[in-house]
Amino acid sequence: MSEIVLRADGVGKRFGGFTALSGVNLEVRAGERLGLIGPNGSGKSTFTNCLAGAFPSHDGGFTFKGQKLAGLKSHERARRGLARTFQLPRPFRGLSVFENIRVPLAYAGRHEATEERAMECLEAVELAGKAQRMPKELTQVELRRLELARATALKPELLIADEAMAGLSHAEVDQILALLFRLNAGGTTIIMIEHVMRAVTEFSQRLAVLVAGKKVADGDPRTVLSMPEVEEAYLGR
Ligand SMILES: Nc1ncnc2c1ncn2[C@@H]1O[C@H](COP(=O)(O)OP(=O)(O)OP(=O)(O)O)[C@@H](O)[C@H]1O
Repeated sequence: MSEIVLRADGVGKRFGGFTALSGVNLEVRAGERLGLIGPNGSGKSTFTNCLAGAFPSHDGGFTFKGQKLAGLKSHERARRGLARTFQLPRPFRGLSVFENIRVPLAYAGRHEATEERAMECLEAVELAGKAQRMPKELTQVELRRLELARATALKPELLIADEAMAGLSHAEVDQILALLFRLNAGGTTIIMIEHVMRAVTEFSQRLAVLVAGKKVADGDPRTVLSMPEVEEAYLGR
C-alpha cells in the first residue's frame, strides 16, 4: 500500500456560533482517487478551504507529506504540492488564456522555462489552440479546463477538484473526468468533491461522506453508498 500523503486530525471549523466542521479525520494515500461527498452545506468546501489555507481551522490540523501545515499560507501550501480548483473558475479576466497560466508560474518563482511549462499545461487540457484568447471567449467547460491547468501548473502531488463539473453536460463531464483520470495516472493524488454522482462513483476508489460537518462514512464506494445513514442524509431517502 502506498504511503499516506495527507492526514486530517480532528479538523474543526466554526463561523461565529455555527459549527461547520467537527472532528474530521481523514487519511489519503499517494496516488489515490478519493471522492468527498455530502449534501449542500455539509462542510466540503470548508474542509477544502481549511486544507488549502484559505482560512484557519479552529481545531485539529493537517499533515501533508509528513509535515504539519499549521501556520502556512495558501501559496506556501501550493508550493509544497497542494493544489485546488475553485467551484467558480476565477481566471484573470484581463489576461489571455496563456498568460493566465504563465503569470502564476512566474510568480511561484519556478526557474524552469515558464513559457514552455504554460504551453504544456494548456496542451494537457486541450486549450493550446486557444492560448491567445481571452477568458470571456471560452465556454463553461473550457473555463473549467483552464482552471484545472492553473491548479496543476506547479505539478502538485495532491489536487482537490471542488465541483469541477457542476452545470456541465454529460459529454462535458466526461471530458473533465478524462482529464482527472489522466492527471491521476501521471501520479497526482486527487480528492474529488462533486455532486455529479455518476462522475464520483466512476472516479473514486474510496468515498468519504460529510453530513452536517461530521464524517459519517469512509470506505469502498458501493458499501458507503448503501449505508442507510448515507442514503438518508445524502440522497434524501
Ligand atoms: N465564510 C462563511 N461564513 C459563515 N458561514 C459559512 C462560511 N462558509 C461556509 N459557511 C457555512 O458552513 C456550512 C458549510 O458550508 P460549505 O460551503 O463548506 O458546504 P459544502 O458541503 O461545500 O456545500 P455545497 O455542496 O453546497 O458547496 C454551510 O452552512 C455554510 O453556510
